[in-house]
Amino acid sequence: MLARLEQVIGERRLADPSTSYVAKLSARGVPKIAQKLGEEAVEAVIAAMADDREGLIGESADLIFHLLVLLAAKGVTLADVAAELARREGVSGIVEKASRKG
Ligand SMILES: N=c1c2ncn([C@@H]3O[C@H](COP(=O)(O)OP(=O)(O)OP(=O)(O)O)[C@@H](O)[C@H]3O)c2ncn1[C@@H]1O[C@H](COP(=O)(O)O)[C@@H](O)[C@H]1O
Repeated sequence: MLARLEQVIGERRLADPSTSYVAKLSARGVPKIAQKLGEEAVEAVIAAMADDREGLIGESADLIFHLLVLLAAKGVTLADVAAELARREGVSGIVEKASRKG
């Protein structure tokens, strides 16, 4: 799903801003995309604190979508992020093994 959305965002970035939200937001530049991402993060936090489960799901979808738009604008791919997460998994695996031995 995320890979599909990443692909759609990549395709829509340079589309007609009058027909595409991704194109409209991308045309406004990284500061605007980053601002939207921050707003969505705050809205997700507010929903969580209010025990609003449906709200949290919706705001989380907005948050992840806007993160993908920002990553695309900066030329960072989901594969780059996945590689970093896998590296951390490896690091914590090594620490776990060492603590089991020691
Ligand atoms: N997942 C999303 C998605 N999530 C949220 N949004 C849009 O994000 C916007 C956030 O709403 P806000 O009220 O915060 O912002 P706004 O008032 O529209 O904009 P501002 O003037 O406040 O910046 C809404 O317009 C939503 O429609 C999304 N727009 C698009 N997608 C996906 O992106 C694909 C491509 O979309 P288009 O670029 O529109 O073709 C779609 O098929 C969807 O899969």
